[in-house]
Amino acid sequence: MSAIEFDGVTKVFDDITAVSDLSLRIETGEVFGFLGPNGAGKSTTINMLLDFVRPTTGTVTALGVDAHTDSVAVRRRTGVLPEGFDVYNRLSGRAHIEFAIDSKEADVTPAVILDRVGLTDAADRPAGGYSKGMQQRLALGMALSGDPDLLILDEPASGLDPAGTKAMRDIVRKEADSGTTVFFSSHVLEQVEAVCDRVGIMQAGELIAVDSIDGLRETADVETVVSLTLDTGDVDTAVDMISDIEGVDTVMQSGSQSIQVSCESAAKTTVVTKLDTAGIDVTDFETESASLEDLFLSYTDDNHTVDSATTKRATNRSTDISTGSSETDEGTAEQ
Ligand SMILES: Nc1ncnc2c1ncn2[C@@H]1O[C@H](COP(=O)(O)OP(=O)(O)OP(=O)(O)O)[C@@H](O)[C@H]1O
Repeated sequence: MSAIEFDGVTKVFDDITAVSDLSLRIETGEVFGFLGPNGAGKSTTINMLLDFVRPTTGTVTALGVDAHTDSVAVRRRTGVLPEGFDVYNRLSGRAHIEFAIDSKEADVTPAVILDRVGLTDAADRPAGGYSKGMQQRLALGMALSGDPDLLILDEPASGLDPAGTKAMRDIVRKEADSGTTVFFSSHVLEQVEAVCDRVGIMQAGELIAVDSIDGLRETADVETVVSLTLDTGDVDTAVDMISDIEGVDTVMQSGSQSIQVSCESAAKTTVVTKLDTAGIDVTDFETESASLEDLFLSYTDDNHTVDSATTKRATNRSTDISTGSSETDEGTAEQ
C-alpha cells in the first residue's frame, strides 16, 4: 500500500513554480531519499505533505488520507525532524521528549526514547548546553516519540559524528523494518546511498528521476570501470574482442594478464560472457560503480560526464551537493 501519493501536484508562488506536476508514490515501509539542488522544490513538497503549504493543483495523500482535509490526523502519525531544529535552551532533553510524547498522546516513556538516541546520560541537562550533534539526536528522538507511521527527516545527519550518523541510520532501518515509511531529504549523498531503498531527484520543481540507486546507475549516462584478470597472456585478442561490444567505451591493458574496461553498467555482463565464449577465463573481476554524486550530477547537470578518476575519488569522501545547482534562491514556507 502507498503511504504517500502525490497526484499531479503543482505549487506556484507568485511567478515561481516551486513544484511542477509531481506524481509520486512511496510505499509503506520504504525509505525514500529525496535529492535535489538548492531551490529544487524539496521543502515545498515536504510542506505540502504536512499541509503547511497547499498545492495550487493536484492532490496529496498521506497515510491513506487527504493531506489537507485530514492534516491533523496525518501530523499526529508523522514524526518530523526539521532542518535547523532549535532547542529550548533551558529545558532538559528529557523535558523535550516528554513534550513530544504528550503532544502525540503516545504510549512510551521518555527513558526509552532517550536511550534510543543515546542521550540517557545527558537527559537532565539543559538542552541549550548540548553539542550540535546532541541537539540533532534530541530532534530525532522527538520525531520518534509518537511511534510514527511516517518519518520525515530533513538533513538528519547534520552535526552528527560518524558514530552518531551510523546510529541514526540504524534507527531509520529499524523503523522502516517495523513498517514506518521514511522520507529522507539530504544533500549528503553517502547518507542517502547507505540507507534509502529508492531515490527521487528533483530539479527546478520537476521530479526528473525516481529509482533504486542501482536502477539509476543502469539508466544514467555514467560509466562503470571493470578490472579483469585473465588466464591468458594474449591480452591483445581480448582487448580487440571487447572493444566491439556495444556500450564499451575504452579498453586498456593494465597488466601482463589484466585489462580495464570503461563501459555502461549494462555492458559489463556481456564483456565477461564474450570472453567466456571465446574460451578466455576471467580469474578476477572487480567493478567500480559510479558514486551517487556522479549519478546526481549526470541527472542534474547536462555538461557533466564521468570519468573513472572522478568515480574513484567520489567514493572516498563525504559529498554535499547543496550547491550543485545554478539556482540558489532560498524558499520560505507558508505556515
Ligand atoms: N513561500 C514562498 N514564497 C515564494 N517562493 C517560494 C516560497 N517557498 C519556496 N519558494 C521558491 O520555490 C522554489 C523551491 O524552493 P524549496 O524551498 O522548495 O527548494 P528546496 O529544494 O527545498 O531547496 P533547499 O535545498 O535550498 O532547501 C525556490 O525557487 C524558492 O525560492
